[in-house]
Amino acid sequence: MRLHVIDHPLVAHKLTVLRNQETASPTFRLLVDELVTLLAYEATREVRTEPHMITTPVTTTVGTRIADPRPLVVPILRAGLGMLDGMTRLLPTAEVGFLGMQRDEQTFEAVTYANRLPDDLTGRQCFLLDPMLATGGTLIAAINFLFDRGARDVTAVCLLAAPEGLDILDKAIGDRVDVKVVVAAVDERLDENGYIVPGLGDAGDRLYGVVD
Ligand SMILES: O=P(O)(O)OC[C@H]1O[C@H](OP(=O)(O)OP(=O)(O)O)[C@H](O)[C@@H]1O
Ligand SMILES: O=c1cc[nH]c(=O)[nH]1
Ligand SMILES: [Mg+2]
Repeated sequence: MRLHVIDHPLVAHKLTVLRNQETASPTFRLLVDELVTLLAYEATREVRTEPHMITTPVTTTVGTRIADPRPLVVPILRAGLGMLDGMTRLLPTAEVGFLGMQRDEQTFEAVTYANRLPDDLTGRQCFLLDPMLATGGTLIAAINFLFDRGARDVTAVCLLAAPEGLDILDKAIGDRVDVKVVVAAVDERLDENGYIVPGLGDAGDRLYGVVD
């Protein structure tokens, strides 16, 4: 696994506002959207391209375009949905699939309750979106889901990660899949409830409100 922590003053500033418990859902959603755009710049650095001939008003020249098969962007519902618009704004030709996953708050096991993805992901570059990488269970299950469909190149775009989750992810994935994790910050630790410390709380609740 390759880890990229985005070290940038704008990212640090926006993340601090995001962490603040006083920040309400409308601002929280806006900040998540802005942060994804900044992370996506790094996350897409290795997106596959091909030469593309065009004619400018002056001459013909060989430029660059994103190659086929198109990248696949997969938000992990619910919280990952808050990152989708920012990602597709930068990667408008990407295809979008969906994974619905919820962590059991007692066992920390990730339960998959929905999926809408192409059956065959052979040769596809996949971008998983989820703001929180806590115990790592959700991301490992999501990567295994893509792996079972043939994907071998996965970039996870997250806002916060816990060191414990990154360690477990690294061991669980091994070198079966080329996994790159792009995060805005790696926090201190997990608490006894599996929450990231200092973190930002429950990302889904802060984006969309508390659901029983
Ligand atoms: O690394 P883990 O320990 O697996 O935890 C991280 C997961 O928990 C949160 O989702 P949650 O289960 O709260 O679902 P939600 O997005 O619907 O709120 C978060 O968005 C991740 O998907
Ligand atoms: O801190 C955490 C851990 C898991 N899920 C969240 O939304 N936040
Ligand atoms: Mg949640």
